[in-house]
Amino acid sequence: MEDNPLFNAGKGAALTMSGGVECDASVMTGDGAAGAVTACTRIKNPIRLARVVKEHTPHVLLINPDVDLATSHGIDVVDPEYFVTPARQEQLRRILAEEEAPLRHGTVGAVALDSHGHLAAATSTGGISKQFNGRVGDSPIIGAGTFARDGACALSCTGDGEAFLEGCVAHDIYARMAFGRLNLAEAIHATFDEEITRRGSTGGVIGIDAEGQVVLAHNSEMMFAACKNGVRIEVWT
Ligand SMILES: NC(=O)C[C@H](N)C(=O)O
Repeated sequence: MEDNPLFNAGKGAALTMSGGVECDASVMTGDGAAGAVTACTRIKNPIRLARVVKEHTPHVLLINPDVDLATSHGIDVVDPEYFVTPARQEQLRRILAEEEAPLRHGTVGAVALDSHGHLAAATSTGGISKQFNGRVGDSPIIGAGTFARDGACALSCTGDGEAFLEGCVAHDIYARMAFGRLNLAEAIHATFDEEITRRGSTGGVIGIDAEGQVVLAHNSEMMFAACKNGVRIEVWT
């Protein structure tokens, strides 16, 4: 998905106010391990580098990581212009001219439960269009845009990153399940009501629980998702 310019992640990601791309990504496995990267300008697939941070460094979050870390793990490095598409440039022009509202959606995320009962979540984004240079949203922040815990749930969020950060949304959903004994759907709806809708913000989340129950929820107009269970694939909007 990071290679497909239709999504707001990797190539074709949302542009900052100065017309560049700064990619963020994070991954967490249900054993509690996590890795994340922010403000990547040359890493072709930021989500792969987030996994490298998780598995091959003593750290969780790297800002604008060295390209050497990527190349030493076989991850492609590209020129910053690789990410910038004419469609996004035209979109930024219209936003700067106040002909349309800034794009705040389009992030990509995935959640999974494997056959051993382990959960995982991953999120990748270019952020929001016309964002300040250096702005970081919820997507690379563990507990805000991404969270996974075996026995409970895995979650990946999209939407107004500031609200997801202030509401610690992914961890709040998990906490309602772990400590409030809500099921995944109840927890997501309670968190969305209190932390997203109440702030006047919009967004969505995909989640899966330890039994493989999948929940897609959003208070934005639309959100696309697909679910694969064995060989069966369902597409939701
Ligand atoms: N498109 C998005 O979902 C934006 C992302 N949540 C951010 O604020 O960076």
